Amino acid sequence: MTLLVVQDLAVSRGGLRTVEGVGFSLDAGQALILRGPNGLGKTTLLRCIAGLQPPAAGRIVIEEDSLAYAAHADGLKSALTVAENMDFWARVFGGGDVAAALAAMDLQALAHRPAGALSAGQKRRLGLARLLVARRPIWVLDEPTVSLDAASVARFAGVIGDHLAQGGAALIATHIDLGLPQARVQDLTPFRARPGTRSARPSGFNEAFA
Ligand SMILES: Nc1ncnc2c1ncn2[C@@H]1O[C@H](COP(=O)(O)OP(=O)(O)OP(=O)(O)O)[C@@H](O)[C@H]1O
Repeated sequence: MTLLVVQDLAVSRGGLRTVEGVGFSLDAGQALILRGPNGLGKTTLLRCIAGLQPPAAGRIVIEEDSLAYAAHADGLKSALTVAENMDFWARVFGGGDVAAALAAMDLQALAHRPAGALSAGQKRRLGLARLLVARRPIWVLDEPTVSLDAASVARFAGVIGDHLAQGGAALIATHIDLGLPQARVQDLTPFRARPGTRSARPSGFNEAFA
């Protein structure tokens, strides 16, 4: 079953096109890793697919409420504990298994610690654990392993593998080798927009959700 189709997509940031002509599809069970140099437009592309900004051109075909987006920022509520953060997200997204998610990301021992008192890697693990309660088939992940140690990277690769095995899909921008042998890799460098191509949209429009 195809979960996501991207056709001839162009995206803009700050009024300038970053990449254009991008196309791919993701079926259940598949992962696609996007690569490319700093500043190419990977984050911008993921934000667009996640619905945070409109495409400059092209089409994204996706079922409503089928995507969970883990951005650069963890977006945690620092005064709430780890468990409270997870309960909150489980309620917002319709109630996945919080205890199982905490165990999957090795967070049980930290369940009662305020999120604001976690280390950078622990915060990242908590941010990623939310994917497991979101019950959304498509995971869109922007540099998900930043701050993670090697053991946590391997653990998270296992979590993604389980998600794929259960019929999910993952679209991941990363500079490192995640250890997901089943993933396809697409280098976005050939899709860099021609220099100076301006967006047809009013200047600043695409920063509404920055
Ligand atoms: N708020 C902004 N206003 C204007 N331009 C921006 C803004 N944010 C990012 N850009 C520019 O948009 C371009 C694409 O940025 P983007 O974050 O999508 O790149 P990236 O491929 O994800 O890079 P990295 O690998 O460094 O994370 C860059 O040239 C960047 O400088």
